[in-house]
Amino acid sequence: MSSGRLIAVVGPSGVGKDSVMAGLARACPALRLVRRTITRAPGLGGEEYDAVTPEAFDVMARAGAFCVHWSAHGLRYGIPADVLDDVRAGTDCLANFSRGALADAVQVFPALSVLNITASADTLAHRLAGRGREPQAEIAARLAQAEKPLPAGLAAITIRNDGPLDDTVARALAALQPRRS
Ligand SMILES: Nc1ncnc2c1ncn2[C@@H]1O[C@H](COP(=O)(O)OP(=O)(O)OP(=O)(O)O)[C@@H](O)[C@H]1O
Ligand SMILES: O=P(O)(O)OC[C@H]1O[C@H](OP(=O)(O)O)[C@H](O)[C@@H]1O
Repeated sequence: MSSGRLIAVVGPSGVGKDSVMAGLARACPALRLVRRTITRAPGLGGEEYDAVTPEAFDVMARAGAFCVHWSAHGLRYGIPADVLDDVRAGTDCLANFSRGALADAVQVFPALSVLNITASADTLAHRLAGRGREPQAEIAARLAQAEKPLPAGLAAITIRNDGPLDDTVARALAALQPRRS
């Protein structure tokens, strides 16, 4: 059986990564939508995640519970180790990723596709305020990181998400099929 790929969805906070991922997963039920472990309080919405304390995250990381993990926005994020098993077994997996963790991900996942979602600064500010998950000071800190670059030389599919979500999902689907890395 040929292996699957990890599709790492990246882009600035509020650009619509989780929204685009949900649309892709609806269109392709065979895709595994990765549920991350995050040191965030439970139930804040935006995505389904396993909420853990920083202490529990440390224990899990040391025990090998994650195939990739990173820190951002004062939080820690982990991709469950069994995602690597699934990819090796042929399942395509879709994960909300950090631009800062892509260099690590390339080492772990030889078949990595990077889906880079972009939108204007005004759009990001409007969406983060509308979502209301973070207080205003944190929204400002997230907006300040909007231009963080991807690792030099890494191939990525770049899709704008300034317009209707359905259009973005359709363009992302077309770009991801046939398989590209
Ligand atoms: N094309 C779109 N048009 C209108 N609103 C959108 C669109 N895409 C996403 N949104 C809205 O923008 C907000 C942010 O989207 P989402 O949570 O998916 O972003 P994100 O990139 O996953 O953010 P984060 O990295 O902070 O988790 C949400 O309220 C979502 O409903
Ligand atoms: O800025 P970079 O490193 O690309 O992304 C950092 C983190 O920001 C987002 O997290 P959240 O879901 O908004 O908490 C992403 O999912 C990623 O984990």
